[in-house]
Amino acid sequence: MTIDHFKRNEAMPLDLGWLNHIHVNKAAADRRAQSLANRRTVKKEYQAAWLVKAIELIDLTTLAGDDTPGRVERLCMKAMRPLRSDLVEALGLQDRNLMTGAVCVYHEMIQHADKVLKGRLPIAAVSTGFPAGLTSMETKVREIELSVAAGAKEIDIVITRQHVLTGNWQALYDEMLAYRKACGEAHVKAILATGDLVTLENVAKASWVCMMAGADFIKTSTGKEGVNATIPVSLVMVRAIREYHERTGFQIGYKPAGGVGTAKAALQYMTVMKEELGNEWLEPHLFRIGASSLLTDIERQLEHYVTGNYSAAHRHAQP
Ligand SMILES: O=C[C@H](O)COP(=O)(O)O
Repeated sequence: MTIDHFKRNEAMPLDLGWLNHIHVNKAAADRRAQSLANRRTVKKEYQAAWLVKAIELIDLTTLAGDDTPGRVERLCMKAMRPLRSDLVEALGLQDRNLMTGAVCVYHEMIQHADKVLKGRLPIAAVSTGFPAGLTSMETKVREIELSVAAGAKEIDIVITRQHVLTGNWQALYDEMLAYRKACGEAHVKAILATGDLVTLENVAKASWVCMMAGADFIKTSTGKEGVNATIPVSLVMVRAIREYHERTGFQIGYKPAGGVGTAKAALQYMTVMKEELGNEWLEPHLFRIGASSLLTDIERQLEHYVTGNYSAAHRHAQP
């Protein structure tokens, strides 16, 4: 299923009663995360297939102050041809049209990405004063509108962390609702910046409020917080997604982002999705991994699978 043919989450009224039932058992989440980390996620023979799948789940990202049109164009070319042609051939993937899930850039880079991608892959733009989200509401809404007009099909907004830290759920709901409205047809991912939210209970509550206000995806991090995506945080967020689905029938996507740089980590996040939400959530319309360097490691691991040897990371084209 493509993201365009999918029944989107509809905003519902803020129901604070739903938040009151939330209690997170941190020790249990940590234990479960540890058990996932300690075991082999997928058996060797399936690993290559999972890694190919992982490529299709990546939001290939560059979000640096020194981004240039040239860097973004190279990133987009890599997103459209993520594996070297000898590996594509050795893995028998010639007919698969393998591409990443999307590319993710700053607003100013949308036009440069668009020149290369020409609509073949979605462009996700970070927005609303990314990464801190502390510009005026008027500016943040306008930023979304400009990015949608420039061709972004997905908007990654950052929430205002103080709304969570002060328990002002109404303010969080109102801003998320306004962002969803400004996005129009573009899908909206709500970045919770979980590393700033102090407790797992806050992470769970922020997830619920953003989903009630119409978020299509909930996303962990900007990649700029001190702590970015982690497995315990992911367990809390995907369980909120599961319960929201049970209550409303809407399927919300999940995007861990920030610091997911190895094939092994990608396989762990995929295992979380499969075990907590089922195979349906292993598709790009419901799962993305936001990452700048993950693709390089996956390509390296697939080269090892094909040839039995590792080459140095610098020999693989960096996006
Ligand atoms: O949303 C994606 C992140 O900003 C990428 O973070 P990363 O550079 O740690 O992979």
